[in-house]
Amino acid sequence: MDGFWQHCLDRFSKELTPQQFNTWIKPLKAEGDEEGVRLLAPNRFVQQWVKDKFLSRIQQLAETQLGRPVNIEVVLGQPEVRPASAAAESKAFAPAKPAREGHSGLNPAFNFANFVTGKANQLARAAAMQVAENPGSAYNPLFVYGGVGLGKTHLIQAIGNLVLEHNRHAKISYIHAERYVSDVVRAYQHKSFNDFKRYYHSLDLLLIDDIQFFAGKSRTQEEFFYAFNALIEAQKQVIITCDTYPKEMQGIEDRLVSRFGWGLTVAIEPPELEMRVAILLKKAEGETIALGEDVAFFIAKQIQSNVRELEGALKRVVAYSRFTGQPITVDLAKEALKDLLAVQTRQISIENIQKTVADYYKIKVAEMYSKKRSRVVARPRQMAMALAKELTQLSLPDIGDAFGGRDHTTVLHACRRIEELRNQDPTLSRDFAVLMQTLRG
Ligand SMILES: Nc1ncnc2c1ncn2[C@@H]1O[C@H](COP(=O)(O)OP(=O)(O)OP(=O)(O)O)[C@@H](O)[C@H]1O
Repeated sequence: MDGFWQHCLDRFSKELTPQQFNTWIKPLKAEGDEEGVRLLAPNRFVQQWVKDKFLSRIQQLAETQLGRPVNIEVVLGQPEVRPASAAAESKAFAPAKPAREGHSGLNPAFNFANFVTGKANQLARAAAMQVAENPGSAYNPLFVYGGVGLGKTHLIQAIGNLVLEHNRHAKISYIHAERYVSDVVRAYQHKSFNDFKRYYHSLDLLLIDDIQFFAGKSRTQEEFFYAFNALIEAQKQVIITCDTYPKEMQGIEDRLVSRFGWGLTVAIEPPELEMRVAILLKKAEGETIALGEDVAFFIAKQIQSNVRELEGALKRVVAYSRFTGQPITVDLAKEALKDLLAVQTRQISIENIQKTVADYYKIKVAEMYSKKRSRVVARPRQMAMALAKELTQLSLPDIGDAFGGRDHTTVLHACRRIEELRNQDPTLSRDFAVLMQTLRG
């Protein structure tokens, strides 16, 4: 088995450029038995790429080398990581060690400096900063909510890292709610609730991510209730994230829900176009990747739903550029994101936007192109134009054309007006968010 993989490595190192070899083949680990060979890829992207581009060649090499057809699978994972993390798991509630010894669970890559701020997260960031400067006394608990992949984990870890920077001895624990649940289960099995309590109640800062996972788990909720009370009473900071507003949480006891509202509750919204561009530029800068604004705009227009996917798209483009040895241009990005684009264009056409907005405001689709200027139809039309700018690749003149041959300055005016109104008028702001969500599917 080892011999086979070594043979593949040798062959690929000759057949590919060093960059291609290092990016795609070298990170793979091979495991094998009678049944076949499993190649472990470090992430989904490498996994997919290897499957698409190299699997048939690997199969060929295996056949030649072993003299028979071999079943080869490319799967996610790294063999050596598993035992280490399993060991870490079982230590989850060992007596708290000073955080500097690396048991905080914090990832130093998540900090305030690389967290891009915009309208979508301004308040959340300001609150987070306050809490990091005055843990235990500014807002307790801090409850951050928002959709998937919008930066909740990044933001709360940034708080933890800053607190740690100010006080190397602070006892901090960042934990995903699922892990907390399994700690409770283990404490239950081993009858070690005292250790469990001692650990969680002794923290200076508890960061608990995605608390919606507590839903329906009453023993976990009970334990958390005690930990929460003990920490808040001792003026130790608690920070919670969730995918919904506390009152909308399902399956969580009322006494917890009401406590979540004791401090400050802040939302993180999906970022608007310019902020998505800023995030891409920041990520590129962090990794010294030459990314032009035109390419950043192009990618940001494709990926509207969440920042994690935005990052994924950037990684894809960068990998594609490395792989092909070409600079990052809009054309290259188009090629790299081809599959994604196909899905997007199917989903969001300008006709789709016009129809959805017309249905929402209960007006006729024809009003989207009509010359009528009464408020009842003009506002939905402006809304549809603003959504088209946000969600499609069309230029302002193209959008104008699609709305009954209007001038591009009319479209620009519509976009600005909607932007203003979103800041002043909560109903319109909500309409915008609902329509956006509906269109993104
Ligand atoms: N404002 C931002 N600036 C820079 N990077 C961001 C920002 N928002 C999100 N990200 C990045 O997007 C990725 C996803 O963010 P994160 O994991 O914090 O999302 P989340 O809201 O916790 O998601 P989930 O609901 O899945 O737990 C991370 O790599 C994070 O660094």
